[in-house]
Amino acid sequence: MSDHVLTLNAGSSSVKFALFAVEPDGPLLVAGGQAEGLGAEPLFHARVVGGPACDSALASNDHQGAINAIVDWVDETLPRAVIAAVGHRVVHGGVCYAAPIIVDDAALAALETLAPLAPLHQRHNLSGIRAARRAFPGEPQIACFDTAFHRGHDFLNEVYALPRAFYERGLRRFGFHGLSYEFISLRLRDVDPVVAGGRVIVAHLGNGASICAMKDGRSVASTMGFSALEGLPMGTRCGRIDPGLLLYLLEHDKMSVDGLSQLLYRESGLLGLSGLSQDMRTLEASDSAQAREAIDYFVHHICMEIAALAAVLKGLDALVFTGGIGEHSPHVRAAVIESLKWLGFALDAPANAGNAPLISSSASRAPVYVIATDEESMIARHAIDAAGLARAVAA
Ligand SMILES: Nc1ncnc2c1ncn2[C@@H]1O[C@H](COP(=O)(O)OP(=O)(O)O)[C@@H](O)[C@H]1O
Ligand SMILES: CC(=O)OP(=O)(O)O
Ligand SMILES: [Mg+2]
Repeated sequence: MSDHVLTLNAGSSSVKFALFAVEPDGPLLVAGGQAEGLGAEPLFHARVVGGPACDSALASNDHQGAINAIVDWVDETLPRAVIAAVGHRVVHGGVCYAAPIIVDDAALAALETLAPLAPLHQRHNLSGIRAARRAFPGEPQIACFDTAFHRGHDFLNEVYALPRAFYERGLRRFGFHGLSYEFISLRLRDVDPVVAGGRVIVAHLGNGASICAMKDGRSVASTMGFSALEGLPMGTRCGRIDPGLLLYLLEHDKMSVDGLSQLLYRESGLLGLSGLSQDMRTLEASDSAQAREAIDYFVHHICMEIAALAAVLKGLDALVFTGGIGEHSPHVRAAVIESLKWLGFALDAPANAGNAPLISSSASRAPVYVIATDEESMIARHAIDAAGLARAVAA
């Protein structure tokens, strides 16, 4: 049997995984799933491609337990699959890491120092690496960074207007969701090769949400900055906010730093505004006026940021929606396109209602695409390259 690559995408309450066979023309998905509800009621879902779903409760509630369950399931279900490398999504690579790396102790220690910059993600990503090292002690663990795709930004799109020494210290804009944007950039070459070489705005709208401006397939600017808090409002994160308000909460309300972090990362965004849920499906199904206002605020800021990024690109040749909301919410997409009519966009309503790949009408000045992202396959491609498995399979 050919070599396999396991990919792990450890979030705050879930670990998504996928298993790919290393084939001569790239990774081939064999199985995938996730352990979710960690810390609460943990559940495990997995399936082999083309096979029945396997759903079960998880005995253990933490990330180590989730990874053990994933490894056990792969062992039992696909006993002949040889795991030759494990690829990990690591949200923050800081200034040092602009490409995937094979993780060693020194790199793990360096990545640990970035944990405060991504409190919802980084320490879970790193505990995934530690758990996978224990499960596959001889195999390379490859860290693939969300920040890496954005590391070519020019100074104006990377700097904050603080004294220069802060920039030199690494306190600058990074941008996230880079594995998703990299996948979309490559996919767009097949979908629309002409546009792929132009000025494209990609809206990754999931539980975390950001927008990326691309020129010739490369990231030029992102709505996310130093941390994954900036830019759009998200499931539980506030997005763009006046730093003066934060000073006020610290000074006047005597809020603790932990309390402020909890407020900004976990209690704000769609959840905070609606008072109901962080989940777009729940908000769309609700009759509550606050749920509607939360969706309107989300759409309003998507439109503001798209216009700002169009100014950065000095024009716009295509718009792409991706992420759970971008791929599945006709309501959000229609509201965005309706508000951006002045940019020349026109919607094909039936295509949009059916989540079709092209949702703009022939009257649209530029195409609007819906493209399903696949961070897992991007991680697998990087892991195969970094571990030298492509050469092995070609030999
Ligand atoms: N059919 C749908 N309609 C509207 N929103 C959806 C739909 N399916 C998924 N979503 C939304 O997508 C979001 C999750 O996106 P996803 O990209 O999976 O997030 P993450 O990877 O950050 O956990 C949730 O808000 C969810 O409600
Ligand atoms: C960086 C980030 O926000 O990631 P996610 O969307 O997975 O929360
Ligand atoms: Mg995501």
